[in-house]
Amino acid sequence: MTTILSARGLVKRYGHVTAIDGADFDLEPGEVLAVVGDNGAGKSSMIKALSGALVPDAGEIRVDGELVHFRTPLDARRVGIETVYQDLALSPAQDIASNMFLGREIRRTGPLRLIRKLDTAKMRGEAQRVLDELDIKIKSITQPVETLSGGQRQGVAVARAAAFGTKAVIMDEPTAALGVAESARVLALIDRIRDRGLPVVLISHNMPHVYEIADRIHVHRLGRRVAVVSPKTTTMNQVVGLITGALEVDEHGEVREVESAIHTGLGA
Ligand SMILES: Nc1ncnc2c1ncn2[C@@H]1O[C@H](COP(=O)(O)OP(=O)(O)OP(=O)(O)O)[C@@H](O)[C@H]1O
Repeated sequence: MTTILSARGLVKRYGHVTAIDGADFDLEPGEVLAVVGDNGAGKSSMIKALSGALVPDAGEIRVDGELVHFRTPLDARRVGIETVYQDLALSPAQDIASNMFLGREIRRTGPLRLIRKLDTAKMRGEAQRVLDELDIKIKSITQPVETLSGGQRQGVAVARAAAFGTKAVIMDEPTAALGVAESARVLALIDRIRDRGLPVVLISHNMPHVYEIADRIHVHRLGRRVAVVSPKTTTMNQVVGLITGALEVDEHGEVREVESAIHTGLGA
């Protein structure tokens, strides 16, 4: 099976700060891949490169094995990679259907595209179908987004990504601002997206959430990938050790203490 989305040797510098320092990345078909790492480890920067929101200084990105050069988020969207950012990029005063089709409005058929009217009925029907399919419960598709709860807004943003994503959906901290029940609903939603065959990249600081949902965990540290582990064989404490640098993965794929940490007593 071909890797859906991959990167090799990505680099991005902001003046003296190296946000991405030779990062590799691989998203396999049908998986939920969690990306974890400390604040400032460069997770968001890497995700931005993978979704066209920033252009890396070096390195390569492939979609289905084909080299791509994303200059804008639209380039990534065109090949089926949808990203849900923390700010959700919703338009609060507009209704749910309008938000789901923001920038991709369906117009009625007719000769001159620019003067064709929006096909509101079709967009509402389609939006409702996606919400139903993902089991997102919202009273009315004509509700303005500003009347929704945080979890429901997250649901709309995720549903939009799932509706248009054909290759992958990337989510940056989707549960960060949510309560327990709403987080559980978003995790269930991610599960359903995976069930539909769409792989999901999930940046998260929430280790229990990661362990609940991820098939593999990509650990990011100091601007690059330092390990990819399975939540089935690696404990949460070990992942924390990989994040802080107290632990590393050796050439046999075993998690072990970093030698300098042993010598200095930090690994104890
Ligand atoms: N636009 C920018 N200009 C300057 N420095 C930046 C910019 N974006 C990111 N950085 C720096 O790059 C480094 C990596 O940041 P990034 O946001 O990618 O990390 P992160 O792992 O996503 O962190 P967090 O978990 O806190 O969101 C940080 O030192 C950050 O300050």
